[in-house]
Amino acid sequence: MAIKPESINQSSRLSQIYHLSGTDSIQSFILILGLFVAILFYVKLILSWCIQRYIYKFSYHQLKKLRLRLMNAYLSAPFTFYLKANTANLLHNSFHEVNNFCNDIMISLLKLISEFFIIIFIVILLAYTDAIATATITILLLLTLLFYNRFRKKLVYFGREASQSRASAIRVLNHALGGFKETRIIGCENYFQEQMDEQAQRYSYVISSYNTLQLLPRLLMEGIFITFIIGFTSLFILLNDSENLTSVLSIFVVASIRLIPSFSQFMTVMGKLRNSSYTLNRLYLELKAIEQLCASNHSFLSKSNSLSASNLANNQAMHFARQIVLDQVTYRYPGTDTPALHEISLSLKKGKSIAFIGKSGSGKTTLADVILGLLMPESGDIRVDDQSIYVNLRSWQNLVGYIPQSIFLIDDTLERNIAFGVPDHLIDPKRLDNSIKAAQLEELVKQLPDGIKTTLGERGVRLSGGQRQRVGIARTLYHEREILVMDEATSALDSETETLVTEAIKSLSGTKTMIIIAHRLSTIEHCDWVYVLEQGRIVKSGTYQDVVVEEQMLHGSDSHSA
Ligand SMILES: Nc1ncnc2c1ncn2[C@@H]1O[C@H](COP(=O)(O)OP(=O)(O)OP(=O)(O)O)[C@@H](O)[C@H]1O
Repeated sequence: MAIKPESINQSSRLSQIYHLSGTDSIQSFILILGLFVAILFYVKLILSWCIQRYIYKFSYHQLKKLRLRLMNAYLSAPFTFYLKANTANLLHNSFHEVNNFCNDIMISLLKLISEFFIIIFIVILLAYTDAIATATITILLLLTLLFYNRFRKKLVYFGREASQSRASAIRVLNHALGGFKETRIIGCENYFQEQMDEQAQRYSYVISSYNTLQLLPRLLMEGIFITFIIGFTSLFILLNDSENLTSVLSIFVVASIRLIPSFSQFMTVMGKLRNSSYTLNRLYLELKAIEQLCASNHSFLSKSNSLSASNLANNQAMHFARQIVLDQVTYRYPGTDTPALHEISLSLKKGKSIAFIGKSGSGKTTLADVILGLLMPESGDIRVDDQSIYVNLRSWQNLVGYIPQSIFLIDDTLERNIAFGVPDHLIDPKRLDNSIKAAQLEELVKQLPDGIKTTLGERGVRLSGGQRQRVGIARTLYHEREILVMDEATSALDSETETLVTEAIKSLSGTKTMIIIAHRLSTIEHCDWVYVLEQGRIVKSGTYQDVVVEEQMLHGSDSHSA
């Protein structure tokens, strides 16, 4: 039109607009039209930018929400979830799968919708110009779609394989580095390298196959279009119909420039969605499984106490003035036949300390987990001053401090490890000081280069076993819990360290109520009552003198093991 302005008169619509516009010459009409097209083009660019911006904003907001939802679900999941869960999988879900969900599902889905509308718009425009040619093009595109659809199972398979191999690679890395001391000393680096090699190879195969498959729609369409253009051109030349040839060719050219990119993008996105269906299932099933576990825990709490949901939510502080009673507590691990605990009954007065001893596997840790409210008993009850702890588990847990065998230390300062979970500005220096003294950590603080501000390294690698355990004691004291449940470290502590740990525990006698799972008898001499567990039952109980000393005198057993 710019080259041949008079061609405006050949189009009835254009000449109508020209006459309606009231411009004095065809040239100025073309200039105004050009300006209008340029403005339209910029409007389209801005609109497309706004749509893309919205898609990204919306999708990454969903990513944030999903990541938080997953984290909340993991944090509120019942303890039984962790008995089966694998941390590598939890990490994989929280990062890779959530990213995948955002990039390959959310963004893809929104792009799919926008591409769909663009395709419909172009097809309508083309159909307006030449219905038959457009119908032919649409059929060709649909045939490509049908052909590509044959690979849907492969795409799902690639997605599943890629996700599983990524999760396995994290697991391998976790195992190799988590036990790096053992790996180095045993010299089994090759073992882990081979496992990593297997997973990396599996991943590289599926990811390259997937990307290759994703190229197919575009290549296929280009091939089909070129074949058709050449076919049509030859046909029209043979028929000597150059007028129709130009119009059909122009339709095909416009379709190639505008429709093929949109359509191939549409199919690529469909491929991505299929590929990510595993991610969707995985996240959905994970959240569902946690929800079900929470629901069964909740129904246990409601049933055992005939409570309404509002009672369970009430966050009133629980008072502990007299005693804790375990009444016929029975616990069975999910999927097992024999209960790990059989009708355990005992009572513990405020300020007193008791110890559980027994062979490995006798149920000591399980009992501690039930007392901590992490495992829900199959039957029986735990009461504090005649109030069931299941009335308000959170307030019960607010009374209890837990010192596990292996203390979880964060890669941060001693101060932050003791005041675990408390923001810096809320850390009480006096309380911190008192807990350090009571846990016999003063010497350690003096030795550390930056005192309480010294970083302990990941999992506290810069501390000895005994020091770690005392940090655990200090942590519980800082949080001012009235009842201490201590799973004594099984690892052999040197006698000096052992004395310090024992001293720390002893100094708390009378002020704190203590439940100790003992692995060394020397640390429980000060306990008021000792229970002997065997196959989940209490088989004997009494003072240290009754249970341990007399037993040793009778059997002459080693005083250093429980
Ligand atoms: N997650 C679990 N699933 C199924 N059974 C379990 C699970 N954890 C422990 N058990 C079983 O419950 C029983 C009690 O185990 P528990 O860990 O309480 O013993 P323990 O006395 O603390 O042993 P140790 O002194 O070696 O720590 C054992 O028979 C054990 O095999």
